[in-house]
Amino acid sequence: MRSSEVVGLYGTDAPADRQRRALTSGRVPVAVYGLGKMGLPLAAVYAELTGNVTGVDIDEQVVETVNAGGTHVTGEPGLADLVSVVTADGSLQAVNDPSEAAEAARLHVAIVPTTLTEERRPDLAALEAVVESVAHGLSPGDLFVVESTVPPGTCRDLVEPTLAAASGLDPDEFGVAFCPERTASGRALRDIRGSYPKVVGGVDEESTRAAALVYDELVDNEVIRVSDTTTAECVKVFEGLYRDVNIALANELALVRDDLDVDVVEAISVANTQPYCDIHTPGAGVGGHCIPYYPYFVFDRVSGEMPLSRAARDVNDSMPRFLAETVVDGLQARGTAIEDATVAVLGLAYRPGVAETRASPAIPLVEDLSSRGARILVVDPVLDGASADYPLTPIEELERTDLDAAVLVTNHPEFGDLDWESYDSLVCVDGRDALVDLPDRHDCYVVGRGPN
Ligand SMILES: NC(=O)C1=CN([C@@H]2O[C@H](COP(=O)(O)OP(=O)(O)OC[C@H]3O[C@@H](n4cnc5c(N)ncnc54)[C@H](O)[C@@H]3O)[C@@H](O)[C@H]2O)C=CC1
Ligand SMILES: CC(=O)N[C@@H]1[C@@H](OP(=O)(O)OP(=O)(O)OC[C@H]2O[C@@H](n3ccc(=O)[nH]c3=O)[C@H](O)[C@@H]2O)O[C@H](C(=O)O)[C@@H](O)[C@@H]1O
Repeated sequence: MRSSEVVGLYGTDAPADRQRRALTSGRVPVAVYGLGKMGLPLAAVYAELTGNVTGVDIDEQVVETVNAGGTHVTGEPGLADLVSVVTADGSLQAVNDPSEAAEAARLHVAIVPTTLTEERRPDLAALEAVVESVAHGLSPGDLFVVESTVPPGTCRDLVEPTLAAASGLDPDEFGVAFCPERTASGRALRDIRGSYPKVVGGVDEESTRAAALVYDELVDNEVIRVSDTTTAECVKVFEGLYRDVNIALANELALVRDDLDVDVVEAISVANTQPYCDIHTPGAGVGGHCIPYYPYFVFDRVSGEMPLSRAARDVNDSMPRFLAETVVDGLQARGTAIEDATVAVLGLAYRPGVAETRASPAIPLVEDLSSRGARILVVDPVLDGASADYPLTPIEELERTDLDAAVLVTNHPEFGDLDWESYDSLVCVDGRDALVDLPDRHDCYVVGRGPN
């Protein structure tokens, strides 16, 4: 496309309908940085809308797979077909090198990982690398959108100043907006297309306007404009904090289940029958690189202690230890020492069907049981050897193994086919209230429900 036909949205005085037509006819070239669980679906939806998207990923295998019309992201209904269509018709191409894409694009969308360091400080290295690359290709009129979840103040204090300094442009020559990705693995396309209102906040009015125009076209739901990027950043991390604290309340109630001698899960579900109560589900712990990470994005930006949110993190992080202690107690009750036991840990990924192990509660559980001397078999049907933190035992091998105990951490559907009849007598700890119809000879403890 001749560069003269290419337009930027930020600061243009073209009528809004002409801007929309430019976007949907491909005259606002888009670059999406990060083609992972969220980035690839997002790039595909942008490609479907604009016909002119370059996806950038540092992983050569990802780029090769996408350009061959394939997808490395599994468990996403509709994604494989969509990627195949948009790569075949040229709407989406993938590259490793960000510089060319940054030069050509007028709309830059960053959706690279934002994680934590070992010291649980925000790790924005991937985003910083993208900002540096884009800066060298930034043109007046460009719009830089951050979809990665970031600590409040990141767009204002890091993204905009770095873009200005490295590009030599004045901040009022380009736009920066934060438009959080309110999407969950397993329903990414549906969520990206508009399961929920899209939140948009810019570093200035014009950035908010331009970003709102883009997402008005991209999503089938309301676009909510907020005061600025920091407000939009807070919306996203507040959602995560809310979830983490409410899961912690459910877990705290599960931890006192034996004293109360009630089915806590039953009491929670009935308590939730009136609209002012939304206690979440107790479980094996909180994993993924979202919910357990976002509180630290906020802790890092405030001087206050935030005791409630920190305590919630501690409660959720205590669940793997509770599971381990329940296994030890169950084995002890039948005269088996943990150091003589073989224990299967079912589910290493943090969520069913999602090939992601970051912050998975299975990891501290495996470490805890191993430190007590147990022999551990880790079973996870969605992970391959390369993506797992431990050697994996295939499900079919499990039934031929002389097990003493099994702990369900993540309820992959494949575990529904496990033949519990094939084991003599097990200690079972069900971290997801998912194991049903186990033979009575097994001693089963369900988190929140107690022994059955
Ligand atoms: N996974 C989820 O459920 C959700 C994630 N998010 C946010 O989206 C962001 C991305 O998350 P995921 O897609 O799950 O991550 P992911 O780990 O699945 O994928 C990240 C991709 O970015 C690539 N990458 C890393 N550094 C790069 C760089 N400098 N330039 C280009 N590509 C680079 C990686 O190779 C990988 O393919 C994170 O900030 C996360 O907080 C937001 C909502 C939901
Ligand atoms: C409100 C909501 O559903 N947020 C989603 C969430 O996605 P995520 O993949 O992190 O899954 P999740 O359902 O929050 O689960 C996170 C972890 O918490 C555990 N979990 C979840 C809910 C619950 O009641 N109890 C519980 O123990 C899960 O087992 C998992 O280990 O976090 C994403 C994010 O914020 O990045 C967000 O975009 C997604 O929409």
